[in-house]
Amino acid sequence: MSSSTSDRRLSELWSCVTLDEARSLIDSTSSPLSLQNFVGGQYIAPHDSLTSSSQHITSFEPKTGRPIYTLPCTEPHAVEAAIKAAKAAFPSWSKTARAERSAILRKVSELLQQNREVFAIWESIDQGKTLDRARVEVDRAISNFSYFSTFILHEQTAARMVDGVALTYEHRSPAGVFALISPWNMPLYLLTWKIAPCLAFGCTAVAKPSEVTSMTAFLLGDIFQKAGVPPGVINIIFGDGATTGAALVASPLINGVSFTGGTQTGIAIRRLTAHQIGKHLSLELGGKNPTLVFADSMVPSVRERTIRVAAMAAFENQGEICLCGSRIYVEKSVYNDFVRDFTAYVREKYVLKQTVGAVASLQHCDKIRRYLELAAEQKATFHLGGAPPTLNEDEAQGYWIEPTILTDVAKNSAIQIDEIFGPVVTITPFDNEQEAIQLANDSEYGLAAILLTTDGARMRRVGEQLEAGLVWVNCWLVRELGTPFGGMKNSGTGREGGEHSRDVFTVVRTLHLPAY
Ligand SMILES: NC(=O)c1ccc[n+]([C@@H]2O[C@H](COP(=O)([O-])OP(=O)(O)OC[C@H]3O[C@@H](n4cnc5c(N)ncnc54)[C@H](O)[C@@H]3O)[C@@H](O)[C@H]2O)c1
Ligand SMILES: O=C/C=C/C=C(\O)C(=O)O
Repeated sequence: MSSSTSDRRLSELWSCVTLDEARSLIDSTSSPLSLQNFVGGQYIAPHDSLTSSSQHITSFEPKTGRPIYTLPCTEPHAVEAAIKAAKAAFPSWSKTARAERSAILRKVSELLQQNREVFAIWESIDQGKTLDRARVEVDRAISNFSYFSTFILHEQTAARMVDGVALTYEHRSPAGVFALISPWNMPLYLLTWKIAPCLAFGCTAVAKPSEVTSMTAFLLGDIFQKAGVPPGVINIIFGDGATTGAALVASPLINGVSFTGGTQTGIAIRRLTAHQIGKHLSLELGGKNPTLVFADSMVPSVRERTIRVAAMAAFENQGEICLCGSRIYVEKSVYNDFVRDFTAYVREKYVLKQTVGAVASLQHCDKIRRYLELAAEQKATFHLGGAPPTLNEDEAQGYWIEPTILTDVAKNSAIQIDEIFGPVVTITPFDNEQEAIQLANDSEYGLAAILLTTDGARMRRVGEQLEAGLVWVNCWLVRELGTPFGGMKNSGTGREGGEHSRDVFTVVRTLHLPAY
């Protein structure tokens, strides 16, 4: 039953149309906002046995460091109840006509569109990102639903005649109940990248956002209710990884896991599910992506674009995008020019114009600072930023890291090897194309790579040798939702997007009919 408390709280949240209004709401409420699980089509009151959680987690606003809400750390028995709700909804949803599923998901995308600004405001407050960045990500969440709602209408299966002996065809059916788990860097964008295809292909799900950024997932429950998604088709539960996430992925009732997050967590999920061979696993994991800057990309006609793309790939969303290019390699002949122009551009565009938000949590901020301290100890050169970074006087309680540009960092330094996942880049020179490829590939990760060159032959020659699931040439984060998205090496397994998402969320059987 949808409690009146959650109704009242939700209507207050929906009524905020500016950041200031949202902040005033947080300040004005006597009891802190407490998020509630959305199970079986309803928000579950905290005292309900379905979410009887002895533990609660407090979430903080990164820009101010102040608490904003609490969320239940859903315990295994309550996780199981949510999974059972998804399982009960599966037979009917999986048989629902595609046109009907499509119409419901289109309605979800329309409702997101109508509430675009409210989602952007809460995402910005909850995650630390700028409001502009949050708007871009809400737009993508809208596209996730509109894309998959139409994709399923155009699917076709080919039949083949084998030697005149048998007619064969692929028959696909929804794979079952999924665990959908997402990280804190692009909360709504990444959670809906999973929910939209999962529901479109006829599966049901229990989704768990990151405990660091759960707010927009809480609002999403209301959207699903209003769009007429049948109860139990999508359940949203809150909690941490060790208690809630682990119980969710390990449950034998779960037929598949679509996970985005860190590589160590991906390994843990593989271990937890190793004995369940048939469980579908799609793991989108970490990255330490290279940006290769060739001398030809620094000629006057394209220099501005080269600097802009390299900077955007480095500092967009505070560097908290798994696809960010944090290891920049520059051809020696233009190295000094690049460092100078890049630093000037980043100072102007990101520091002075304040287009970088705060990083997501105190814990993450401390992690980044430790890398900056290490850089100072190792005598790296700081072209921008410092160690430890200076705190902005006005926002002394927030989790602020100044965009940081480092050179003279050794190849075997942890700063060049580990995923820092913040606004920190290294710049390193290379001598020739072969060395550039070798440096780019010298990583346990293989998610993305950015290639900056005007030489058409090199685009393919180098691009096709990079060990990365996604290679962007003279651009970055350009996305077409049908293309395969995913990483090589320790950056993950499986691909999502268009028909690749269909492979994640469906099972296939090949039927052989005799050619009488
Ligand atoms: N490849 C991609 O598409 C992609 C996209 C965004 C972020 N990431 C990666 O995510 C990381 C940052 O996000 P994060 O710190 O939230 O990652 P994380 O791995 O700590 O957490 C991600 C999610 O997994 C849950 N979780 C943690 N332990 C779990 C367990 N044992 N079982 C099940 N669930 C568990 C968390 O609660 C959270 O919801 C970075 O490594 C980044 O590169 C990858
Ligand atoms: O931080 C990671 C970004 C992932 C992006 C996507 O999954 C996507 O664009 O579909």
